Amino acid sequence: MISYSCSRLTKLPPYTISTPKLCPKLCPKRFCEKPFTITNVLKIADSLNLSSTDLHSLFSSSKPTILVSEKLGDAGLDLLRSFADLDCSYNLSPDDLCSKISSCDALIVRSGTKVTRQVFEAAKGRLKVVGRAGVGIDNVDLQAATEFGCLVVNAPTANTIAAAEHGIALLAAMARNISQADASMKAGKWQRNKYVGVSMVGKTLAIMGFGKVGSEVARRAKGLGMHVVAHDPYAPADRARAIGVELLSFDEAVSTADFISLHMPLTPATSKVFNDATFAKMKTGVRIINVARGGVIDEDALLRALDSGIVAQAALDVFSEEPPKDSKLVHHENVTATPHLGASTKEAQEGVAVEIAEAVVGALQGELSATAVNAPMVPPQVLSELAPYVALAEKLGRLAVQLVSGGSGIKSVKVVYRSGRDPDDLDTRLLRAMITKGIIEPISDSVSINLVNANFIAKQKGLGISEERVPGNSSLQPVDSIQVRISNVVSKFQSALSENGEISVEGRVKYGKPHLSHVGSFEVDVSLEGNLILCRQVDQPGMIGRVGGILGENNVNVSFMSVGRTVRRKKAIMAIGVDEEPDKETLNKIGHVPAVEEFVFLNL
Ligand SMILES: NC(=O)c1ccc[n+]([C@@H]2O[C@H](COP(=O)([O-])OP(=O)(O)OC[C@H]3O[C@@H](n4cnc5c(N)ncnc54)[C@H](O)[C@@H]3O)[C@@H](O)[C@H]2O)c1
Ligand SMILES: O=C(O)[C@H](O)COP(=O)(O)O
Repeated sequence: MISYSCSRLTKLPPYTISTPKLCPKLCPKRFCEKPFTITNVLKIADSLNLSSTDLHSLFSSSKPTILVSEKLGDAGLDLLRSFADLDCSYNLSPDDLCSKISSCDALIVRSGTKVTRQVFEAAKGRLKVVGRAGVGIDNVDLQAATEFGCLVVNAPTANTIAAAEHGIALLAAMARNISQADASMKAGKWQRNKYVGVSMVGKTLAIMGFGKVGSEVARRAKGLGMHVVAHDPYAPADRARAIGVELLSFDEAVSTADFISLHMPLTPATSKVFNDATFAKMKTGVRIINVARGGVIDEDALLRALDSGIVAQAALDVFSEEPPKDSKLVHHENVTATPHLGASTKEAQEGVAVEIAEAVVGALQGELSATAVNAPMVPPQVLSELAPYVALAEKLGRLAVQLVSGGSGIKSVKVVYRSGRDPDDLDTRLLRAMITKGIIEPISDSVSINLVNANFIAKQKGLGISEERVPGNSSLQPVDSIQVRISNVVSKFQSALSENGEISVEGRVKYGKPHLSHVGSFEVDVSLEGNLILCRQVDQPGMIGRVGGILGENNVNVSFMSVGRTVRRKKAIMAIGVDEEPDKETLNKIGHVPAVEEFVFLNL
């Protein structure tokens, strides 16, 4: 089985072809004599302008494989099935998951599957996307995903209301002892005095984590007549004000509340943030609701606080270990417990399934995701405008690195964007990632580099990339030009060095295509397609003809040619775009033309 990917057809799903099929559309005369290989299928597809859909239908037996490891709504499964081979295997052991994963392009999980580093290692580079059908991504090792270049996407909106409603349901059930009273009646008892509750109206509710769910709980609690305060270091004050919620410090919030509802994510900073010290700050008789993550509470400390009466009651949907084993908390008479049901409504599960299916399919088709957790999120309209600049960025990186003489080691790269746009209107993360990809890929044998892992791999390789913006002329296009400079290296093509000794290449987008505009201090104008020969010579008549002639005699088709010079009749640079890679002998012949001082062949 051979996996292939294609940089130009970015929408190409990661097919795996066992036997390449021959197709009349893919067999024009000039390729007939060549064996039909994985490499030339892409060249042929490119040259025939075949779309990813054409290729998809040619290799339709090689659909991507998506493993769904937990129950997902039918609408989402149907959507996935129309695009991929689906493997719905629930309740896999960690070992089973690891042994299946190397034949999967995507994995979709809920909160019950631990996607550990071992899973990414076992995937052997095939796993492209992990989709979390829900919000919390604390069960996915994001660092490992990023290192392995695997995109993680989630479905952050479809279960918000369900979780908020569950929080309110627990709050009310706890305040009125609903589950205890129900159990007592089912045991044949009638205990009216035992289950006297507390009222909610007029009580202070502290929302800890004022995000999507927290805000919706706040709205509903206000409807119940509660006084709502919140703590969230990152929440905008105007959103809180609009709902009539006062933002407080952590200590103020926990010390003034009668009810505390938790809605923050589980992160290293929030792990066990409700501990003995925190409970000691609370009002005696406080009531706690947790629909966020079990790990934000030190569960032993909560048990102590319940036993001592600091905490009168707790309503818990989530636990540090799920399902909890032998939990004293679950059995405590003042605890109302549900088995992680916050997102479990029919409506939410259908919504989440569709949201994650669309995100995963989009990611497998090479689209940038609006719900990416470990990569820049790029809205579609921004992406379509940036597309040619993304291609330019990658080609300039690829070009610059090939000008470095082997062994000199690259430590420092500077990228200069000339742009007439307001700094806030130009997000360069995507361009920077693509330059990084262009620089590292030709010199790296590690995992393929993408938007997810570009920064990580650059850091790992000790490559520092700095960016600078200089004012441009027009705000109509995002970038007038991009310059890539590599310092403290030896170049195999001296003319690529700028006055201060850096390798410097600059390009721009012209007619929607990436073009090279400067090499060192020489101005050129050549489309960045196929391969490139850079040649420095004494500026004199007949050079284009001579070099072009050598290439023609050796059946190398010239696609573009441009000459740039600094001083007339002194030195000039010829940039020659060629469709095919000239053989060694042809290149030697160019080197032996008397006026040619140096030349280099570059693969784009
Ligand atoms: N029980 C369930 O089934 C269920 C369902 C949905 C969501 N959740 C969980 O609820 C939580 C919130 O989900 P959401 O969709 O509202 O996410 P969100 O990202 O919209 O909101 C989280 C909020 O927490 C805030 N926050 C981060 N660190 C904080 C800290 N140290 N102190 C206080 N606030 C902090 C963030 O600023 C953000 O506003 C997540 O943990 C999620 O996994 C559980
Ligand atoms: O973070 C979430 O979205 C919720 O905890 C839901 O988790 P679930 O998908 O396992 O129900």
